[in-house]
Amino acid sequence: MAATSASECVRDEPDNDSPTASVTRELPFKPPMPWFGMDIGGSLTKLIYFEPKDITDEEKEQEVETLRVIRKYLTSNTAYGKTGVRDEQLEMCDMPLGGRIGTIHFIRFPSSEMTAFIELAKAKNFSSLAKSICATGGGAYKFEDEFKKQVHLRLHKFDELDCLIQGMQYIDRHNPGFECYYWKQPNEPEQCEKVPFDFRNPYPCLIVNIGSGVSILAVYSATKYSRVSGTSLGGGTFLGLCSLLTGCETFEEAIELASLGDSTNIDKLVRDIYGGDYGRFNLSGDTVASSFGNMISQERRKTASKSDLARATLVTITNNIGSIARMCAIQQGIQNVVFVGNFLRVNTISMKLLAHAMDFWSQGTMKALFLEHEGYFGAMGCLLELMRTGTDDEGIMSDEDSETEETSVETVSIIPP
Ligand SMILES: Nc1ncnc2c1ncn2[C@@H]1O[C@H](COP(=O)(O)OP(=O)(O)O)[C@@H](O)[C@H]1O
Ligand SMILES: CC(C)(COP(=O)(O)O)[C@@H](O)C(=O)NCCC(=O)O
Repeated sequence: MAATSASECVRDEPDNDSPTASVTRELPFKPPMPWFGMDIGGSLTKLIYFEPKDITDEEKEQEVETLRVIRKYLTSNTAYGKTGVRDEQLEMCDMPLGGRIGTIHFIRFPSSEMTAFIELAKAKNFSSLAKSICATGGGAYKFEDEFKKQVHLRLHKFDELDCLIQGMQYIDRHNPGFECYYWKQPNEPEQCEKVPFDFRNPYPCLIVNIGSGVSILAVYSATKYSRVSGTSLGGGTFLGLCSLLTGCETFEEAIELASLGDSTNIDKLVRDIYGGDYGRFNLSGDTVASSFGNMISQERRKTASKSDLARATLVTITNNIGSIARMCAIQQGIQNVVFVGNFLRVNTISMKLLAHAMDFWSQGTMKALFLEHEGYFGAMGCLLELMRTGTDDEGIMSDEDSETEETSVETVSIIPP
């Protein structure tokens, strides 16, 4: 576990608190279509595409062939090559954006396939439509030169944590009653249920973004937050260790294996050490005393199954994140803790563990919350930034603007952890 220094950011207050406040200060002109937001993360690239549904006949006639081909390619497929996926179940219809109404599509592919994606952009003649594309995440920096050289596209870069917060706000406001939820009785398999949570007044809240690594943000308002901590033991660690220990090839396989396993064969519990509870300090015999602690025995190693190892890896990583999140929430005096990031995708085991841990260790004072579009908020925020700032296609970005666009975010202080 590692803690990094905290930094506080304040964004210009929007003119009003309407659901689309974050995009009310839009450009007087609209950026040319296609409208994309891209978040190039350490493991996955998330691409959000806005498909206009209010196209007039005149627009249809004027629509250039390249644009039509890209629109058709993206919206009529759910798989792209071997590894690209459109998450159809997350699609959002009749969405207002930039004065238009359309469908928002959610697409992802491994960031390791970025070169193939750039090739595809070249093949589809993307650069005839736009000179730049909005991007966030570490890959916006890493792949900047490749985009420029291979496909003559500039990356218009935005900060991933700014984008995350803006994107969360926009998606929740446009998916009310469905986006945010919590797990009721997470420790009772029979009674456990998913319950909608009213997220309209979420602040202050702690956002725990579990991607390849983990960033923890204390968010005080729609426009003010600080990154209070982080840990390198995140989703990438789970998948990396699980692949090493079990030979699994994909995240889905790792989660499937974990769902069949029993971590108590791998971990040493309090009862393995005490023979029961450690009553004086309220530690139940079922509590994990030492993650992977049984693996010091050669005998136990011989009988450890792949599924047990996968489950123990998942439980270890999840509990560590839950524990750091809880300490951050205590330090910040915050009760609502929102867990996001693709580590939680198809991963109810971790969600329920986090829900139980937050509730149990805080004596019911803290609540773990989850969001349906868990891994896509950075990309959504990036698309909103496109609406807010445009690209150099409108001539507002000069050649020198190669640093992250930060017109609305002011770093006001550095707070030690
Ligand atoms: N199809 C997948 N391929 C790889 N990792 C996945 C996949 N689905 C979920 N994950 C998990 O999500 C994590 C990445 O989450 P994400 O929020 O996209 O972060 P990043 O921005 O760092 O790529 C991975 O480390 C892994 O634990
Ligand atoms: C460097 C990152 C912001 C990159 O984001 P990611 O691609 O993991 O979503 C993240 O991995 C992180 O916060 N890592 C933890 C670093 C630390 O605080 O120790």
